[in-house]
Parts: sequence; structure tokens; C-alpha cells
Amino acid sequence: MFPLRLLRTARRVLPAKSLSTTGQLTDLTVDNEGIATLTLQRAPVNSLNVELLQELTTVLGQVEKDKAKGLVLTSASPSVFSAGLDITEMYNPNVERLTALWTSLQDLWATLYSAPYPTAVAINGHAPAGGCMMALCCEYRTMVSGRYTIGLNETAVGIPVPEWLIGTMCKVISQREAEVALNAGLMFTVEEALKVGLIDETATDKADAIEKSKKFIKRFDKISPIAHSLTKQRFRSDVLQPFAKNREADLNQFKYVVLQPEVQELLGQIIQKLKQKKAAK
Ligand SMILES: CCCCC/C=C\C/C=C\CC/C=C/CC(=O)SCCNC(=O)CCNC(=O)[C@H](O)C(C)(C)COP(=O)(O)OP(=O)(O)OC[C@H]1O[C@@H](n2cnc3c(N)ncnc32)[C@H](O)[C@@H]1OP(=O)(O)O
Repeated sequence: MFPLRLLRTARRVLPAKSLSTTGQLTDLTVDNEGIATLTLQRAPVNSLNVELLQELTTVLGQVEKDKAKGLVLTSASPSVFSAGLDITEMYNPNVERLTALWTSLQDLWATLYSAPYPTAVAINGHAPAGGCMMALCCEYRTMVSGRYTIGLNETAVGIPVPEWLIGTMCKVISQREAEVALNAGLMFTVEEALKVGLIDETATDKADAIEKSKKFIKRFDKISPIAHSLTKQRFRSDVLQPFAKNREADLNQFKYVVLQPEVQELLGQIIQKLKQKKAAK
């Protein structure tokens, strides 16, 4: 059984910044209404390495412990929300580090997806793969308009999408749209994402996206925290429960897939392409 995470007492409204912490890779601030904003700040593209994944999970635990009214997730980059898993962590990897990478990603997904407080994301740039995964975990998605893309492109980088992530996507867009997109690793433009329901609304800029996210969190001002958290977890339990049972198998499959020579070759080509792109800029 996936442990239920209920907020048993009312959320506190804390004075501005009382919970604020700045880790190396993230920044957490709390406004005077008690809404926490967690900003990814691992330059240049917030790629998720072991340290960033672990710091995010720790900070989410802090947000829960301190009973913030809700959480807005965003990024400090001007054009990238998150580039997903750090590809260099998967290329010619040290197996212990690869294990830590996947275990930390599992922890982050489980913590954010089952968060007992309301969550929203202000997607202020590209959100491929793990970036899209974090957005999908939130209850409300606002994305800044522009030439950005969002989606689960794992198959394009040689990685099969795990069941729990397919389940997360199918809770947001139709199974048909999800199957077509995930099988081929398709990315959505902002307009396409809005059309299929992958995002809930667009924003003119990051400030607008954060304001819209906070407006969503304020919808819960008069809702009992226990009613909210239990209902949310019931909606998500059919994805959370099997995940909890299959964590070890999921980890072993990930390591098996990533260590395949053809996947290593593909990852090497992607790293090379990213380098060439930079050189051409
Ligand atoms: C059943 C079996 C179970 C197996 C389970 C397996 C997988 C589970 C699947 C899903 C779970 C969630 C995890 C998914 C896996 C991933 O996340 S893989 C990562 C996929 N990400 C990408 O493909 C994105 C690649 N990057 C880009 O497309 C672009 O960088 C960008 C994000 C669109 C930004 O473009 P921009 O022009 O602004 O920047 P640059 O491209 O110039 O990049 C700047 C800088 O950053 C480096 N970089 C970019 N992306 C990554 C990355 N993902 N990891 C590491 N480094 C990255 C790039 O190399 C540049 O570096 P520099 O040259 O040193 O400056």
C-alpha cells in the first residue's frame, strides 16, 4: 500500500519569507499568504542530476512539514523549465551513481505526485522528458507562450517510458493522445499542449504564470486540507500503488535499458549534437 499523506491540521499562513531557504540548486520562498514558490536554479538548463533530484525531494518535505498553503514550481532560467534527466549521468555511467539517479527520480516523482498540499507549475520554457514529468505531477499547469516545447520524448533518447509515467500522462491527456505522443517521443508546442489539455492555460511571461498558479492555489482557501489531500490521493492511487510495489523492478529495468550498447550510442550522439549546437550558436 502506498502510504497516505494527509494534512491533518489547517495550513498555516506564515509571514513572508519565514520558510525561505536557498539551497545550492533550488530556491524556496514563501509569500505573505503562505504560498511557497520553489525555483529550479541549476544552470544552464536545470538538468536533473542526483544532487538536484535529492534537493528537490528534501525541499518538498520541508514545504509539507511547514504546512505551506500550496506550492508553485518554476525555474530561474529565461528559456528552459528543465531539460529532464542529466544525460551525462546516463552516458558511460558509474553503476552506483546510475542507481542513485533513478532512485532519486523515483523519490521525487512519488513525493511530488502524492503531495498533500495543492501544487501548480509555472512552466517558463522548454520542458522535455523529466521536465514534463515534474509538470505532470502538479495539479495545475500554466505555460509561458513562445517557441517552447513540452512532452515526454524518452523514446527519442532510447528510453522506454515506465508504466507510472504513462499513467501520470494518461491522467492529464487522453490515452489516445498519450499513446500517439509517447510511442514516437513527440513534443508539443505551447498551442498544441493547450489544445490536448497537457497544460491548463498560457501566460504572457513568468510573472503572469506565477500569478495564475497562485490563483489556482487560492481556490483551496476554503477547502479542508484533509478533504483535498485524500481526494487527490484517491484520484492518483491507481498509479501510486503499483509503483510502490514495483520500484525495485523499475530500477532494474532502467539500469538494464540504459546500459545497452545501442542506448549508450544514442546518448553519446545526443551529447555530441548538443555540443555541436552550442558551437554553431
Ligand atoms: C521499462 C523500463 C524502464 C526504463 C525507464 C526509463 C526511463 C524513464 C523515463 C522517464 C522518466 C523521466 C525521465 C526521463 C529521461 C530524461 O529526462 S532523458 C533527457 C531528455 N532531455 C532532452 O532530450 C533535452 C535535451 N536538451 C535540449 O533539447 C535543449 O538543451 C533544450 C532543453 C531545448 C534547451 O535548448 P537551449 O538551446 O536553450 O540550450 P542548449 O541545447 O544549448 O544546452 C545548453 C547546455 O545544456 C546542456 N544540456 C542540455 N540538455 C541537457 C540534458 N538533458 N542533460 C545534460 N546537459 C544538457 C547542453 O549540452 C549545453 O551544455 P554546454 O555545451 O556545456 O553549455
